[in-house]
Amino acid sequence: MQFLQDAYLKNLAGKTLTDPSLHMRFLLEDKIRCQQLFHQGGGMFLDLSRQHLCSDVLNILMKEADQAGVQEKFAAMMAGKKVNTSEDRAALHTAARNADMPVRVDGQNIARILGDIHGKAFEFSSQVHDKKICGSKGKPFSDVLVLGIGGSRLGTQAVYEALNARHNCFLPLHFLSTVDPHAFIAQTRKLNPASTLVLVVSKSFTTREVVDINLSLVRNWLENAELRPSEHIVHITGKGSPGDNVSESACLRVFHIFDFIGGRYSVTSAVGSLPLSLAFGPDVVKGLLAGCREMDTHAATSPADQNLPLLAALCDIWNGDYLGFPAFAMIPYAAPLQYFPAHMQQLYMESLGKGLSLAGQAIPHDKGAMFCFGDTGTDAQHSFFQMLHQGRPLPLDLIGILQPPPECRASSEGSRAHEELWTHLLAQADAFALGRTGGRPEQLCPGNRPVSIITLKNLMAEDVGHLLAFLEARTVYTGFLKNLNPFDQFGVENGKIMASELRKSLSESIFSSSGTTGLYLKALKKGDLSLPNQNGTQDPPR
Ligand SMILES: O=P(O)(O)OC[C@H]1O[C@H](O)[C@H](O)[C@@H](O)[C@@H]1O
Repeated sequence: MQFLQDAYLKNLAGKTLTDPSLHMRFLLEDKIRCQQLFHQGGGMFLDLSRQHLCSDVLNILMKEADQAGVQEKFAAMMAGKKVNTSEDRAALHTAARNADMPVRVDGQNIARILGDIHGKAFEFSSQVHDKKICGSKGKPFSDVLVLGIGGSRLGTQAVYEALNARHNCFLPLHFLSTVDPHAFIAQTRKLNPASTLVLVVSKSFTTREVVDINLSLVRNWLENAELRPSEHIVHITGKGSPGDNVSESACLRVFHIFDFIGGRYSVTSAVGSLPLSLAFGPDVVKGLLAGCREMDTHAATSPADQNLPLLAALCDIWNGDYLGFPAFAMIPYAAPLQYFPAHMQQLYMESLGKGLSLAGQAIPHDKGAMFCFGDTGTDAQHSFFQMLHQGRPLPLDLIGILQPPPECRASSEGSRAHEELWTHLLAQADAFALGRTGGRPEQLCPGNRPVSIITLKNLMAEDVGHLLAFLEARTVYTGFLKNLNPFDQFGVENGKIMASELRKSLSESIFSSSGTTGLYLKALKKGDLSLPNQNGTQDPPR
């Protein structure tokens, strides 16, 4: 760390990190430094000039990346090497968008198989749009209800909302993930079962919320409307899972996904290509895949000093491991990107939140990956930005879209709204960097807070693909730089094991679970929560 900090200081004339002349206020006056930290590639822009970075530090970080062979690892991942070592699997989300580039795993051309599944998804969607496939009472489908959780929901929802801004939607998607019955009621209340197509998205087809509880609720809902569920339900699931090879009475069609694409990386597999082509048609999905492909190629082939996802990953390592920031926030100044922070949260934290390195060494907490959270701008300005301006500092990613929506261009009011949005983005970037001096003491803002500005040219399918693949590649590169496996998620299993034990206790009315858990289990049976008295027995409910 000292080594890197020294390089930072040397580059900036031997000051200490807290030296006032190292304040972003002065760094931003250095035009050459700003140019060196402004990058374009893979269809988008990355401005790191408001980071505590200089070319010396970047050079050292890039040298580390080179020594760790991260670009070779990235190429090996794309070529089908089993980089997910703990599960002995390849990690081939990139092959899902490049059917023409053969990738062989265990003797099979995976890219072709994935491309063929996209083809089947497109054909199915077209048949639904053409009313050749209808509900069991002959009603054309008007809505799609997507059951899925985690990686089987977040990415698709993020991309769906983003694509909805500029593309015509034929069939709206509605997402049901949590097991909370309120969510089921809220989603189905607005739907007509006779014209609802249900997609059950679960790679394992063992996720209780999805395939046990919510699917049962949905089947009942369809049956109560005197419909045949098998003509309304489609499975998107792992080959060989309990949802595969089911009888005709279970569902209309099965689309396959594979264990070499993890849930959080799966938007461009059938997990996303079927619902998104039902919503927008195959051409829009092809545009999304093309955008991802452009960024994948950029991520795999550009030299480190021009490679946007790698530079972003190095900046994350610098902020988290060296400067000690515990978290970063992602703030899209674009309402259609509202679910991207949640998608990134899973992508980043599930991929990088690990306890052991690939060498089997414990990763100290202060060297673990940063937490990730976020919300859209300008809303975030009116909720948690206060703390970031004057309380604990955190790095931020501000995302902007260069082109306004076409409807805006027709009116001066519309253009004004788009310009106002960008004004806020830039004002915040500068306010975090420059701070505020003068005025009363409580008005002081220290500034010097790191900000990256990520700019997409537009919000067409290709642009959304650029962003999606950029975030994936940034996460993978960070994992490789940290020498951990960004493709497994064994931590999640523990909660599932606990839940199955508690489920058993509940069904057998055994209330002796640890701590206060037994109290809650009993309350669930009785419908009331009574606290234990001093003797350890429970008072009757009042
Ligand atoms: O697709 P499924 O098998 O239903 O899994 C859904 C999700 O649940 C798991 O618990 C994992 O944490 C996620 O990575 C996964 O995407």
